[in-house]
Amino acid sequence: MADKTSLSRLNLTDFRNYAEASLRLDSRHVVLTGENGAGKTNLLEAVSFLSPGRGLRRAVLADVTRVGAPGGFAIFAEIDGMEGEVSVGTGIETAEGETVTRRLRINGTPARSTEELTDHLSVLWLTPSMDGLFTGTAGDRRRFLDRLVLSLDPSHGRRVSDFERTMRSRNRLLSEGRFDPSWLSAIEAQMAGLGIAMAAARQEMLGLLRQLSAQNGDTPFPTPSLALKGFLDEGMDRPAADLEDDYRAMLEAERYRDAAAGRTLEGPHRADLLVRHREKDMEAERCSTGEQKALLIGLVLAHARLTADMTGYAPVLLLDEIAAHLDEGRRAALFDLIDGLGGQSFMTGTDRQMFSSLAERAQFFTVSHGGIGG
Ligand SMILES: Nc1ncnc2c1ncn2[C@@H]1O[C@H](COP(=O)(O)OP(=O)(O)OP(=O)(O)O)[C@@H](O)[C@H]1O
Repeated sequence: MADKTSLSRLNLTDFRNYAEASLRLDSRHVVLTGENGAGKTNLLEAVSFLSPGRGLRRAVLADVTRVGAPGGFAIFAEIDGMEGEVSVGTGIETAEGETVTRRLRINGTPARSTEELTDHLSVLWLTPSMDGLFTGTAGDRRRFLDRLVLSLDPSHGRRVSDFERTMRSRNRLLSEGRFDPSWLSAIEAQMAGLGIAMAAARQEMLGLLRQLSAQNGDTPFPTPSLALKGFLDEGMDRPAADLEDDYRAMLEAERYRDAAAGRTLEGPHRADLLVRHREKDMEAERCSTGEQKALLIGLVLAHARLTADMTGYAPVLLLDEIAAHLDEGRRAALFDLIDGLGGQSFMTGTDRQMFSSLAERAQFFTVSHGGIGG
């Protein structure tokens, strides 16, 4: 079984509805219960800031600071991580409304990039806002997939943002009618390198998930079949250099069409993640609400297992209201599955009773309006 990473302390200052809060933890699962609006999801969001990016709400950082607080917000955590015990401090220092970047200190030393967090901890989440993933936009599904890739390949985030920045400069040149061939060629070559690397990393992740689900034993959740569509659908198994040549030629050939459209019409930014319910042989978007939720849980847990297998460390899982619509038997099976992953999971709900089958495997806290009790 994979080793465990866990949080032993979480302190919040001016974070969402918490002025000051402190949580001391052992390495078991953490169950947070309380009424609607108490601050349960906010606590999960705080933990999600122990990974690169903008957290599980993809928040504008200034909005995270408690309304009425004089400065920014701060999160401090003590972690038993992949490289042993480590303390992490992160937050912003400026007041609401200003352009801010997230500060990060690891063991008191400023970190160069939030990517350094992935040396210590992997944090994955599933929240109710992801429930519409299969019926929502291709952009949401791409971001979901990119997040899966990122947890095993921290450079993927940089790759995606560099591609998007380069594409924007091509779009600008084309929309201004500046068809300077050497300038455009240089930009398109860069886009081709980054774009093919992005597509390959996504394909690799899907390949790994497919392999894992082929060996999947007994699980109460349906198996998702996964495929990418919308960019170089054929022949992704060819050498990267050939694919880059193809994409570069495609961009060059489509300059006038893209100029007229005002955007780049071909690329990894147009790909979509297609998910099917394998047992029913049905597209995920045509499955029932409950089936879609079960598919999503199955997918996120499969990814958690993959992360544990590949890194040797079980990720920290943030599962917001995951048990809400499950009957007692399915809930108990889900908790066994989560526990079997070997990591520390944070789970929320309105009713402590829902989590009773976790018993001694979890520590329980009650959250109420910016306060946390035992
Ligand atoms: N920047 C902020 N400053 C102060 N309060 C905030 C801020 N951002 C969000 N809140 C408040 O935090 C409260 C708690 O939100 P949270 O989403 O954590 O609740 P919850 O316990 O998960 O509730 P539910 O069970 O309804 O999902 C909300 O009332 C929200 O208005």
